[in-house]
Amino acid sequence: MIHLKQGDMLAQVGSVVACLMFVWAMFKQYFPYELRDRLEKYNKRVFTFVYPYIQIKFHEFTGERLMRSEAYSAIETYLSSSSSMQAKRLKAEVVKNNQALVLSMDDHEEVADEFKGVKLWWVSGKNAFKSQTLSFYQVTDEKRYYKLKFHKRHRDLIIGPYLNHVLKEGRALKAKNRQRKLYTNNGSYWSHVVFEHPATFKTLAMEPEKKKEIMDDLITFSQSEEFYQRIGRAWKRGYLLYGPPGTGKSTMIAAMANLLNYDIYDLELTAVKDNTELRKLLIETSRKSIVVIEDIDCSLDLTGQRRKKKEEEKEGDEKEQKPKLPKEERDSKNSQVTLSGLLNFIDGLWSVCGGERLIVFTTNFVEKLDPALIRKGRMDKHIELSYCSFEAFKVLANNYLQLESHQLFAKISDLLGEAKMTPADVAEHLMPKIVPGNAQVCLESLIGALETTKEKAKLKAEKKKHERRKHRQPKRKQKRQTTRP
Ligand SMILES: Nc1ncnc2c1ncn2[C@@H]1O[C@H](COP(=O)(O)OP(=O)(O)OP(=O)(O)O)[C@@H](O)[C@H]1O
Repeated sequence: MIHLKQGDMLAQVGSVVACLMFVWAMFKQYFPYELRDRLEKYNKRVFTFVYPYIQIKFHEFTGERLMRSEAYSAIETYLSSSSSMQAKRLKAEVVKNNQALVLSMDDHEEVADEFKGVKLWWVSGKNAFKSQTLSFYQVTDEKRYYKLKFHKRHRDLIIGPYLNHVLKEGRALKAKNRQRKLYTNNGSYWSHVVFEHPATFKTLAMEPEKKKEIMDDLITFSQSEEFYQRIGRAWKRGYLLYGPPGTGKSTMIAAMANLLNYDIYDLELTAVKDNTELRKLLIETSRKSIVVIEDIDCSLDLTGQRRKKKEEEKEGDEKEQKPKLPKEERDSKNSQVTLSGLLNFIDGLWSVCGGERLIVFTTNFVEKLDPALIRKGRMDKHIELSYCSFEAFKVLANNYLQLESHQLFAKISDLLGEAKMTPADVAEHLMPKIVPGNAQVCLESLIGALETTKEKAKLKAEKKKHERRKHRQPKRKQKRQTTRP
């Protein structure tokens, strides 16, 4: 009996559906287009009135030139973790030099998310259009999108805070997964290679407190978007790294990039023709970047207009006798990039570009730089990288020889207090050698080098003292002669 009743019901439902389809087909076939359109409009209005959910679509490509939407890509990355947990069909992409896998949900999958106790759903979809071009093969254009669905009573929470949260998290995850690049400029064009420098703050030889202070400063900067926005200043920070060659200036820049996940732009100022080219280069830097100008004292006449004018006058006088300069020097003289141009761009341009940027100047001769260039606000932090201290040596010994302590450390500590040796030179002695008793041999070689350096420094100081005394004696003699009646 029951079986019969169910069968009857199914037959009835089937005939009702068939009837409705027939009516709909007739309606589409014979009703005038305008009337049909109007009816569909009212139909949708009734539907949205009864349906309590709001839907927002984010298309993959937007704009007239169909650029890939940044929001779509941020959403895709944001949803990757919930997709890998919830979706049954996934898409995989390999990033970071084939080392990391990013999963996203395949078309027509749905995942749920929760924000401040409110549940919402993301659906991935695509529209397929037949291409208008004539082709033997059927060509279809596919336009993908994400659709966000939530109850209308949460409209304010979702449209404001939730979507901001999704975009921010998505961008941050994307930045973490992306491969960083090292850019160098050839004139006004950047070319890049993948940045894979292994230096980190852990391997940087430096006193621990100083290292911590720099790391804290960098991390605070990278988390201060709202602060910079509130005070109305560009989100940028300037670092001046100074010290003798081989003390780790370039190594520190690599460690900064690895800590913050930034790209590096190594700006060769002598190759930039004028301020227009400089502006173009600076505008093209990515949102998370370190712009480096190495050996700023040699790059250009960055000491500004005052000295430039004097030099021009002098040049006029000497023009006839001057021998031809080597090419690099000529380039730097031909470049019309000025100190004021550079400073104006750094100060002004990035205020409108958005993004977080560090600008790092390095020099071996800090005293040569114009105070205007390095004043606080332009170069916010001045960091001296100096000769190797015992604390710095311990980092190198751990890096190179995996040694925490050794009986020779005490002697090395004393010698480092008396002899000046750069971390680069110390590191050279700690390079592994193919002999038995490796660590001992390395440390003894370092001790030998430190003793030689100490002796040389002592001899040099004595020689200097002697020369000074010699220089003073004739003066005194002269004085005695002039004062004698
Ligand atoms: N503080 C340091 N910590 C770890 N390694 C260092 C340090 N200083 C120098 N080195 C080692 O010495 C090499 C040269 O250092 P680096 O190029 O960073 O010096 P620099 O100060 O930038 O020199 P320059 O002024 O000549 O450019 C590096 O490859 C690195 O291995």
